[in-house]
Amino acid sequence: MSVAQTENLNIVAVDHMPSPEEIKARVPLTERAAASVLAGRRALADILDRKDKRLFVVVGPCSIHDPVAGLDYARRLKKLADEVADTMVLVMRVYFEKPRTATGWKGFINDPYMDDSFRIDEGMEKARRFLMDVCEIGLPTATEALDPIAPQYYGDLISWTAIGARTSESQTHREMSSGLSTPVGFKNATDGDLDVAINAIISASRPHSFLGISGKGQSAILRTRGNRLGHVVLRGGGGRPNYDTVSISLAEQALAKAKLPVNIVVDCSHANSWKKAEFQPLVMKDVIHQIREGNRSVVGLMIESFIEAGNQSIPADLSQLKYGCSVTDACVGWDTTDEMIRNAAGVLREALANRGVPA
Ligand SMILES: O=C[C@H](O)[C@H](O)COP(=O)(O)O
Ligand SMILES: C=C(OP(=O)(O)O)C(=O)O
Repeated sequence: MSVAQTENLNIVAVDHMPSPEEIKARVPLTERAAASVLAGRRALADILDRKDKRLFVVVGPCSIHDPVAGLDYARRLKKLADEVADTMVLVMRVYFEKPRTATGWKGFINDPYMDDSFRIDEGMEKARRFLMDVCEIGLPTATEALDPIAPQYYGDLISWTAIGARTSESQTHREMSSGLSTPVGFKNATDGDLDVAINAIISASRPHSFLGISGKGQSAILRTRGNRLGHVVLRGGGGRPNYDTVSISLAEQALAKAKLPVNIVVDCSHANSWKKAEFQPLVMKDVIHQIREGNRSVVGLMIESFIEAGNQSIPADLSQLKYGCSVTDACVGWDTTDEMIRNAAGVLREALANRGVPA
């Protein structure tokens, strides 16, 4: 008598996925790309350790869906990054994994052809190739680590990692962060709660042992050292922004109470701009003004930006896609981005002279 099936009742297929080592062998890390990654990580660590007075700005599309437009953007950003390098370190947002509130396209790795074919195997290789191209241009990259296995495939090409508002409270993401080789920004929760991000920094700073995969793609027990470069990212939430001076003071107090470095990144987008991209310049201007007025806790900013302003839904006929325009959250366009960053650099040139280690 056969035993009734009790597992995999909702699994319809198990398809082959190449191992991290196989994908890396197809797109091997180049010397030039490694140099960009390491230079980016070093600059970010120095900013977080207060050895470098500059600000870092994570700027780029809400999501990458078209590598051609993405690289067009990266080339523009690299030119701007060189021009403002005395005041800011620009890190390109290269987001391949989108955490959805309910449903929607989950990003370039999950569905690279945006046609529900879900070729994760091809998406991963293309994503790695894109990251390599950006690093080869000489830009450091930032991404949101959503799937806990995915960093094994591309982590060598990332300089800054975000843990999103929907996953800062997740033990899995805290464990993963404890082993990442980059500084990690933990977002406050979507309801505005900051404690989850503070607890995440504490948790990720400690060693963990947990289930993961090896480079060969085998189940493995990963044992981590702990990541000392966690920090909070204020993105607003619960129906209100949290980049104002009072919210930032409260965040400073909470970090100090937890005996953590008082390092804050402000996300100009999401609930801080009421999800209206056109408000992002106002948020950035406000925060830069706070720095000019003496703020010492803000070490970084985030901007959702692409070539064209706004966003578009994914059309059934992909030839109708508008070039350089986001298919997820609305972004500021290139001209606005350029203006935002140049204006901020102008103010920071004077303001940074007074910066030091926060009290
Ligand atoms: O930045 C991205 C979005 O805000 C996040 O993925 C949630 O998107 P959704 O609410 O459209 O699903
Ligand atoms: C999903 C994102 O942000 P949050 O986690 O703040 O919603 C994002 O930056 O793409």
